[in-house]
Amino acid sequence: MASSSSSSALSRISSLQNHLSPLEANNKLMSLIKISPEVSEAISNGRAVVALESTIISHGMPYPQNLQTAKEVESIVRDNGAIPATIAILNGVPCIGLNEEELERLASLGKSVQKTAGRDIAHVVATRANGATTVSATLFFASMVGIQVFVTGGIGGVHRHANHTMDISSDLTALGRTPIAVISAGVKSILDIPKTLEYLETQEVYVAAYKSDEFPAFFTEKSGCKAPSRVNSPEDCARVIGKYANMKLNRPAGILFAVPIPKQHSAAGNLIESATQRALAEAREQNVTGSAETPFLLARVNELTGGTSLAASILSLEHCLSIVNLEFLDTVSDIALVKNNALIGSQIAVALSQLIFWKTMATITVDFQLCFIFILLWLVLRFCLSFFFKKPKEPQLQDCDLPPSPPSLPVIGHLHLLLSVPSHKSFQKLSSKYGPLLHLRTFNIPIVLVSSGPMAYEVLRTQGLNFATRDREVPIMEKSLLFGSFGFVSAPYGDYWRFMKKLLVTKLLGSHSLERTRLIRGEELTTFRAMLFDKAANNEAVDVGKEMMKFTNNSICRMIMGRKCSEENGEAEQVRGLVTKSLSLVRKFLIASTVGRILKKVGISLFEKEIMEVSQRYDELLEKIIKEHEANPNKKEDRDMMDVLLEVCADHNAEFKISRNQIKALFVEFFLGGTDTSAQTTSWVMAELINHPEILKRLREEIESVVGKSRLVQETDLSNLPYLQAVVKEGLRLHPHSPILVRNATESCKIGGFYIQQNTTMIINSYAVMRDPNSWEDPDEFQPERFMVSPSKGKEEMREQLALNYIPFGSGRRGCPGSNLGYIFVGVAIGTMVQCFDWSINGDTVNMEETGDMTLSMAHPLKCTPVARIDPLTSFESADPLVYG
Ligand code: HEM
Repeated sequence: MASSSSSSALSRISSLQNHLSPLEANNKLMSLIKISPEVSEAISNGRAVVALESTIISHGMPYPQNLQTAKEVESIVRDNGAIPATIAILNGVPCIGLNEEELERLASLGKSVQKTAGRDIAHVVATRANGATTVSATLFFASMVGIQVFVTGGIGGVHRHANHTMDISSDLTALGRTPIAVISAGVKSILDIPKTLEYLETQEVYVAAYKSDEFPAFFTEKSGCKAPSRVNSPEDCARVIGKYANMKLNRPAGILFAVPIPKQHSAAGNLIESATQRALAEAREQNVTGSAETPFLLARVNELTGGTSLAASILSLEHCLSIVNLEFLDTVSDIALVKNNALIGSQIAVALSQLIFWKTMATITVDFQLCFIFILLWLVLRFCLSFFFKKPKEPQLQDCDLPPSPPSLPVIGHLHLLLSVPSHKSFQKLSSKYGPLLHLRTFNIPIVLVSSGPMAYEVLRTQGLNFATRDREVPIMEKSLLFGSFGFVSAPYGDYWRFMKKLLVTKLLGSHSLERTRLIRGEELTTFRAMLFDKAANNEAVDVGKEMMKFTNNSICRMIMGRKCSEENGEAEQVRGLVTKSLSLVRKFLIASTVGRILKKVGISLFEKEIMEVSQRYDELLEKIIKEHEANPNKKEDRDMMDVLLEVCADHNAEFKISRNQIKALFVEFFLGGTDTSAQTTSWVMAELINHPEILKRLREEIESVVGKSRLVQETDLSNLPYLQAVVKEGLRLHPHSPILVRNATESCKIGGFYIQQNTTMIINSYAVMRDPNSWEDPDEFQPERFMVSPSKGKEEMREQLALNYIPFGSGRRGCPGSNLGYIFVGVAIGTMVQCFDWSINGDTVNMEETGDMTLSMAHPLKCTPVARIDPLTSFESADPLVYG
């Protein structure tokens, strides 16, 4: 055991050491790093991100003041339009962006967390310790993930007497080799400021004072040293950063923007400065030099200034009065300045992201012009070829038989309509103006937009076999686990798809398999419920989507591979982050699969790099899980889906040969298809219930009359709770997770009397179908009663209405095979939340604004606070997990 852990520690060290220099090793290190979903999304979408160090949290002051201050700094960054990325190492995993729990953990561990400079990173990671990053380590990680702005209080410098002691802060050398802009309040005057500036020059660091000609000395606006340059606004700073990044001078040096102390603090700052000068004079008189000098100066300054009370006056924070330890003075003062720097740093980051946005737009325009010329040439060539080698026209193709078409633009056709966001809404507008079946085209690729229930039924069901393939192969995605040719979701209708579908139904999603795995979901539901009770006891708000993701992800992982992804080593967070990132790529994938086909022919690949990067990260994670599974296969009677798939993969005589990549792609699809879908749906349904208290009340009454008050809702109750089912159905009708379904016409055919060419991409707008006023009364209202069988509306009528107009899970051969599981997840979660808790929110109603394109989620994720209605310890008869879940 010891040897295996030390060898793994060694391999982690060696892989880290690789990263510290050569560039190709960067990818390996990236796989060790955990980037929070929020930061990852912000970086990939070019939003403003500000890196923050963590030593100030762990070593700055005691808990809980440190937590409060860290949160305040983060909210300053947020309030100014940027995303904060606090950096730390937790259990050996470098984390970029901490969530609330991680921030709390770091703050409560305090000084037991190791202060980590650049040189300590390998050791902290290898020993799986917790590390609070100083300036040099934060610079390293921030620049590695592409963050360009880092805010701190003050940086280190050249110590007085450095000519004897060689005491020069590693912050300066780190700045010299890291291409990042550091916003600091300058350098403290206990250090040798002229030598520090000299050393920064040697390191080729660009130094500028913010709105000042003089370099600031942390506590004072002036240091007596002229600043090498001056910048006057966040936009000025952004331009300097942009130029540095653009020129890629092969000298990866950093930038230092020194921000003078704000005017309101300068009086107190001057007092500290004069105490510093006096302490320096005393040190000279008493001949205190070398390593004894800094502690002497700090202690003397503290004595002379009345210590913490002065610091508190700078901070104007009551909580600082409780700090009595001498060494806190230094960092406490840092906090006032870090807050000011956070304000200016965020403004710089926002200005930079805007600058980059406009530059990218300009490049895209140039690229687009180039593409346009290519495409035009290509079209001319095709036209000439087809003119000289004309094929006879298919006899049945009559242009007048095509579905109606809205006005189009020359060459690109309706591309501009397809690119408008969010697609389901703009398509809905289009269909309400021009009709439920529309012929569109991008360049020469035919697309048909379907927006009514009966037309969708014809495509998905009546002629389902002809439309059983989702889309034609997209050449650039071949090797990707995400949307690639290994996938089940993107597989054409054929032998592979049929083989996998059978396996899915028999081993995972069919009613027998679901019964076999009920206990797993019961246990996960118990964890979910316990978390809600915990939040209720602490009066904390629940991020419903986030917690549901944990519930669904853990359940599905245990159902398919016998174990969940670990929260401790960041695996679970990594999967959740990858799911969010993958969903944000769906639209790009669709563009690539239409326009991309044309561009590929002229040698241009769209979004390939982005999609392949995500695929690579899934690949690494799944390879690790598969290897573990291979090393410990389950006994025959306990085999899970992963065991079965691995067995088929190794069996040369299997009915169908599947590859390792196909297994990985299937698991990626489970993560995507099974987790976020149910999580988002639960958020929408719960939001509707909070906005409709009378419906919530009726639902609670149903639960109490069917389940009673002495037992908790469980999965087996769902079939006896018709109103709960109706509530979930109505939520899915109004807020389908995937509002756009895609199919391809394998053969030419007729739909609604109109001619559909072979290979036409069919876009079925399920959002429009389920809000079509011709099929639904008050289509935009949340009315679960419409799904209740009543004397006026019999079972048969209801069945017909659902078959034609209700398609939140798609329909036909390629309809969702996980719909039963989806109903279970959402049903038990909503049942539990309604049975056990009342819910309060900030404000009167939940904001139901939508976001996302191709997938539909809440623009303002639902956060609501549970108030327990029952005592979980005394209200129930039995602690049997079956009863509880
Ligand atoms: C509320 C939850 C869910 C919703 C709203 C949902 C929705 C959908 C939709 C709209 C489709 C496309 C159907 C079509 O093109 O006709 C789909 C396909 C699919 N879903 Fe779900 N889904 C949910 C839960 C699940 C779960 C829990 C799983 C499995 C663990 C799953 C696995 C799949 C798979 C594998 C496909 C592709 C089927 C194929 O290509 O043949 N889904 N889902």
